[in-house]
Amino acid sequence: MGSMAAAIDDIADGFTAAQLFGQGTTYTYDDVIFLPGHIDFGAHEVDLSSHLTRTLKLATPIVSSPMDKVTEAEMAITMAMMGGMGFLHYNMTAEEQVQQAKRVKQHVPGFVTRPATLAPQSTIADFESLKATRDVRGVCITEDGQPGSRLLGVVTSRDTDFLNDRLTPLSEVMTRDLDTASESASVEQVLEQLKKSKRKLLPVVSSQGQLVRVATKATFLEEQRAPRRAATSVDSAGRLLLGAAVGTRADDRARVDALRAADAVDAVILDSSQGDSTYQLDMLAYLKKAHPELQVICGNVVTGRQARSLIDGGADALRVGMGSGSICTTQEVCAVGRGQATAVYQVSRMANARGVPTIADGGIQNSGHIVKALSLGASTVMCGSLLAGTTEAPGEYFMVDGVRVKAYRGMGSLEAMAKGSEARYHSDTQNLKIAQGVSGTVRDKGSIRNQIPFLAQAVRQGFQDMGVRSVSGAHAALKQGAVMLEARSSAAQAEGNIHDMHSFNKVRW
Ligand SMILES: NC(=O)C1=CN([C@@H]2O[C@H](COP(=O)(O)OP(=O)(O)OC[C@H]3O[C@@H](n4cnc5c(N)ncnc54)[C@H](O)[C@@H]3O)[C@@H](O)[C@H]2O)C=CC1
Ligand SMILES: O=c1[nH]c(=O)c2[nH+]cn([C@@H]3O[C@H](COP(=O)(O)O)[C@@H](O)[C@H]3O)c2[nH]1
Ligand SMILES: [K+]
Repeated sequence: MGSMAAAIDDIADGFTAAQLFGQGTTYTYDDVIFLPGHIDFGAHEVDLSSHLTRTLKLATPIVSSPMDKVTEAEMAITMAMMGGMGFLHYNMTAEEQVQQAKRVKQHVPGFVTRPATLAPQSTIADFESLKATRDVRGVCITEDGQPGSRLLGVVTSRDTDFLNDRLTPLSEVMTRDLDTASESASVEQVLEQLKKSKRKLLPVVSSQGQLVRVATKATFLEEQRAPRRAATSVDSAGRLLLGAAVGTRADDRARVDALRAADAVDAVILDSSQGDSTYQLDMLAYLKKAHPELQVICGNVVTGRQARSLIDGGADALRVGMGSGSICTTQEVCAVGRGQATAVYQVSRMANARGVPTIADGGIQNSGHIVKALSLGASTVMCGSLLAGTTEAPGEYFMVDGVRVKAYRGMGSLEAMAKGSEARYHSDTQNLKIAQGVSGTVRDKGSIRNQIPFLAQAVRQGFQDMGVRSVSGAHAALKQGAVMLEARSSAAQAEGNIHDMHSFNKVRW
């Protein structure tokens, strides 16, 4: 029996990442599966904190993609509140991007970030359509219908429920006798006032009576729902961490200069499908000289060779992925790219050895993909489609075939490029535009305030199954060849999915 046991111990169970990814086949997340390790700790003990760049660290290793249907101020604020971080897209002018960035940096936690406003002459029908497209319960009525102008009243459903004439102006139904808080009051004072007030909503106004922001009971209660929330991502002054994408053209230098002059971003992404270019290296050299404190994320890359070139140039992190995104057609159009699991492993192997973190970008569809990306060497993941269609994503909900959706599109889609060349270059610089992405819709996914904590908990459970206590622990195990995995045949993938059910309801959490 003794020699039999020894023989069984000798059986190699699975492959190391170096073995599996060195075979000539390119793999993505669904192609591979990890073998379980030994559990001697609780899932709640797993530490997901991780480096985004050389100097920036996040409690939740998830960031939102700089895409015009994913990240504007509201997404960036909420991502940072959840321990992650957002990257503003740059399909807008430099002035607009600076304004968005300032909104994030000036955000006061506990308050509604984008208060819904209408004008006094707007109607009950306008209020109804606002409720249908944005999840608002009440609306502030201001002189010109915008935040920042003089506050005149508040309208909630209670004021309109039993009125039949949908064309009644809101000035006739609004509550004019308002409880308001002063702009100079502290967060604690506003909260105290809100608690005492019988109203759900407390507008904060300037000394001239202009609407500055809004406190609601629902927002305060949501934000206090610890322990579901990780530590907020903040800079040294306690403001929310923020990143922004920029390009590699001459104008983009001025764009970064403006963002930094406003002291509004901690990191920039040089946004390109193929980062190993002279354009990117020149931009990197300029930024490292002009803004030495700024963290510069380069990419995208999928090979060790591309990674080395950008690391030699001084990159503070690398964004990994070419053609893996849900809306990407790059591999089909250009025949260039790599399976995302292989790309994450090979780039991270090179980058981590040089102390540079990687961001696994594109193709993240579920919590299992996040576990795989982090275990293959990525320090964080970047999500587009997973975060599109949420309350915090830009744009409004609409109905398609009875399903509530929001628009989502690739930044290389014709629609996004048309918008981008207007805002970025003020003219069309390429006369023949080739789309490398599509434009469409995704389902309403609710708020990321709910989604992110559940994703993080699912990732902790994956790490526990693998016997890994932290992201850095996963990277150490990978380096030692202690992470074992196998490729899944198509039958094994089918087995891993739900099968043989007549019907089922897939509720994720
Ligand atoms: N991750 C991915 O797989 C992909 C992502 N995308 C996204 O689509 C958007 C557009 O991507 P790209 O087309 O790669 O953007 P890009 O701005 O890097 O490239 C657009 C074109 O401009 C050229 N260019 C860049 N800087 C230049 C300079 N200083 N002087 C002259 N020419 C210059 C490039 O060589 C390229 O032909 C980005 O948001 C990107 O993230 C697009 C395709 C694939
Ligand atoms: O080939 C592409 N054409 C595009 O038009 C495009 N737009 C974005 N991206 C990349 O896809 C990532 C988001 O992917 P997911 O939706 O899968 O999270 C993003 O983070 C980008 O890296 C594009 N890739
Ligand atoms: K794709």
